[in-house]
Amino acid sequence: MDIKTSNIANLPSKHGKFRIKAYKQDNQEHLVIMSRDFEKIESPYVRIHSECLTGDTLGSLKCDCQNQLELALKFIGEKGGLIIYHRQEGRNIGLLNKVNAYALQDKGRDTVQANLELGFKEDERDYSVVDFIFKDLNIKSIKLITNNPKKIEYVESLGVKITQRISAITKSNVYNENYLNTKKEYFGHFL
Ligand SMILES: Nc1nc2c(ncn2[C@@H]2O[C@H](COP(=O)(O)OP(=O)(O)OP(=O)(O)O)[C@@H](O)[C@H]2O)c(=O)[nH]1
Ligand SMILES: [Zn+2]
Repeated sequence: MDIKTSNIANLPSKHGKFRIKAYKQDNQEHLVIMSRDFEKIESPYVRIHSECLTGDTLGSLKCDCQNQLELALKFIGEKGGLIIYHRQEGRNIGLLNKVNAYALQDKGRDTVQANLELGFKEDERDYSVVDFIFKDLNIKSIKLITNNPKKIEYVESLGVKITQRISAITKSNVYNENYLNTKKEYFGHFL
């Protein structure tokens, strides 16, 4: 696995004083956002957050990503931990394809149907960089912030202990009800 890493830099933010470290795998650049002293915590809070430009940055109401990111920033800011900002936009189909998937959703498809119609699997994410990051930061035990059973399974398969799962449920709205429903019914998310 050819992964390049950056040095660690300070990042004061409105959510807390963090440090950041970047990882580059092929053409994807990921970011780890760390609370100041997470190394001293036996089992830090961790969120593996999948990039969602429309949600994270623009506050799209079609998904729950921005709310989840803010929840995670608050958790690690207050209690200590880290966020792996996993830059696999649109469950790793990329931004352009995600916008095409959204256009299909405008015509009535759900989030899974739209991906399949575009020739992708329902979820194309690959978490191998997460394994690298856990080893790089010497993380062996975590409290994982997620509703996604696949992420739990993956982390456990790496031999990293999950001492607690923190639910990442945030307020739904009229635009993301169907999306959340599909996550629950199709992907088995704990919602
Ligand atoms: N292809 C596609 N990707 C989407 C769509 N809506 C959100 N995403 C992407 O889905 C990813 C977020 O995944 P989710 O399934 O919402 O949640 P999760 O990360 O699996 O699980 P949690 O840890 O519980 O949040 C981000 O990369 C979003 O860009 C969509 O309609 N189509
Ligand atoms: Zn989103």
